[in-house]
Amino acid sequence: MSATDLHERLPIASPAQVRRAFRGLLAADKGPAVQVLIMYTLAAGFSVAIPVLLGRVVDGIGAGWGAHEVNLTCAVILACVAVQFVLSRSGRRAGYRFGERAAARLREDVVARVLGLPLDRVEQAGRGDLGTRTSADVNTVADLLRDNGPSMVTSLIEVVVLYIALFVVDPLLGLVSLLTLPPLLLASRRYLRQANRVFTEQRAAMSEAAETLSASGSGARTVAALAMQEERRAIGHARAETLFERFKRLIRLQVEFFFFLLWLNRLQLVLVVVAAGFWYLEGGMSLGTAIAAITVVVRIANPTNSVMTQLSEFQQGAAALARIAGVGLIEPETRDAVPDGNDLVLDTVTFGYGDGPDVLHGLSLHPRQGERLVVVGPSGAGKSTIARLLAGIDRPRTGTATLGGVPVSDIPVEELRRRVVLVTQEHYVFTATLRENLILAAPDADDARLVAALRRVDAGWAVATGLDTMLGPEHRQLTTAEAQQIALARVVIADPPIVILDEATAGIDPASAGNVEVALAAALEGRTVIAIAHQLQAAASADRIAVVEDGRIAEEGPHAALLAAGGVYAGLWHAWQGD
Ligand SMILES: Nc1ncnc2c1ncn2[C@@H]1O[C@H](COP(=O)(O)OP(=O)(O)OP(=O)(O)O)[C@@H](O)[C@H]1O
Repeated sequence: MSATDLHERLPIASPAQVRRAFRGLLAADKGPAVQVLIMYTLAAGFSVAIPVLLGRVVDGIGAGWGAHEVNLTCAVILACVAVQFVLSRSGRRAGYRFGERAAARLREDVVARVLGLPLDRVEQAGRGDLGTRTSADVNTVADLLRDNGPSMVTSLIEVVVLYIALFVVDPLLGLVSLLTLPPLLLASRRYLRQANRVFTEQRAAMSEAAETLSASGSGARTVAALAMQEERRAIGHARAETLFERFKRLIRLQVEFFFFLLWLNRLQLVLVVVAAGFWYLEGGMSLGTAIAAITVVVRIANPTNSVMTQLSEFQQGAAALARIAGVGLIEPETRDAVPDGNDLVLDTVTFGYGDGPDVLHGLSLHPRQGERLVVVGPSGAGKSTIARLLAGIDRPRTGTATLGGVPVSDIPVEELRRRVVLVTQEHYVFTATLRENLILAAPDADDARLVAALRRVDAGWAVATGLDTMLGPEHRQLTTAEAQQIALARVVIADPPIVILDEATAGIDPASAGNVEVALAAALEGRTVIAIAHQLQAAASADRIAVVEDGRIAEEGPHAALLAAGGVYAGLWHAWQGD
């Protein structure tokens, strides 16, 4: 099964929802948007005045204007050029600032939305899809707001003003220029429709390719362990092929359309030149008017092309915005239950992933407060799933998972994390100082507390390197074991009454893992600790052991009692001891 098949795609907003989202982005900064529009319109007006005034100079000279009138009109033309330059520069700058602010709001909004998503939904979505939506898609919309949007508006205003000017200069030539409008509109409609579909498909292909890459990268060890390199390479290759095909389709479509557009521009110019020449020779039009009209038509081609180019960029932006707005379509979780105490109970729960079969079958587990409960069992028995239900990441299909008498997954996440912390093998180190990485767990913790926590998890190296050390890809890179110690130190700092460790020391080499386990056990003394363990050595010292088999609790009790019973646990223990 490919990585993408495992993931449930996030929704994509409908065109109406995209329009609403776009209006929302613009409306938040209405004043500056109107200001930018006014500046662009004025700039276009001054730019159109230039050919009209040139035509007047030509006619004026024919009619016997003196040097003074010619110089004066030329001075006005120069003034128009200067004003147009200043206006379009300020407009562009204001448009850029407007776009940056809107893009920043969009980024914050997306992050807030993603953080508000139900945790299981985020996991199901997969890193590729969410990653593309929160990075590449946001960047595309940001580009649209900052660059393409203002450019398109400028060009559109320019086109409209140029056509108005052409009609003012000579209505008949205006009508002639409109002869190429119907084929232009028809071709544009067809192109935009097809491009919209191709853009959406291309974006989906891009996120699938990203998903495959990120899944193969993050699961590299599993891939290598199962000798799945060839299979993953084949999947990656197929995704890349699809992406390449989509790109080719898009480029073919664009080449065809823009070639047709170029041809239409030339046709429009030829029609106007022929008509203007004919009327001039017939005496129905002055030379100045003909020159002004032709100059205006020559200038129409550029902004028209630009509008069309920007429109396709606009569509890319709309496709990206549809994916971003899609995140907002997922019902946010309403977590408002208030737990009364810290009693954590799984009561006859059944659970399965997605639409898959049950992996837990009517399982009950009640960690007593303050005890160290170790959960063991064969691979795939459901141990990690139990941890996820206890931590409120997933909800049971039937039965209940409660903390302090209320469903764990109904407790607000901040409140829940003050009471229950889950540490898995997946741990994230942020690109920030060691102090910032630790203080996430308790923002008011002082340095002494942070250092004490590091010592507790046997992370002498971290104390030696200092809290100001920058961590992250371009700074101090941590090994898996070191990153895991940071994750464990965060737990010590967060100081929650219940800690769930899902093979939390699995990435640390066995010799050091023992030390870390001992140190951690001491640090977590007095707390309820539910430890999921592959290593049975951790089980021997537990208050109680729960043995999970095929989604059920097969046995429960202290080490000695289970050994004496000679059941599943005794079998696992002897196998592990190598008896
Ligand atoms: N995200 C998931 N989507 C679909 N099925 C899953 C998912 N995670 C786990 N499973 C399935 O649920 C069952 C229980 O898995 P779980 O990870 O809880 O077992 P485990 O006892 O922790 O195994 P291990 O010791 O190998 O980690 C397995 O059959 C597994 O394939």
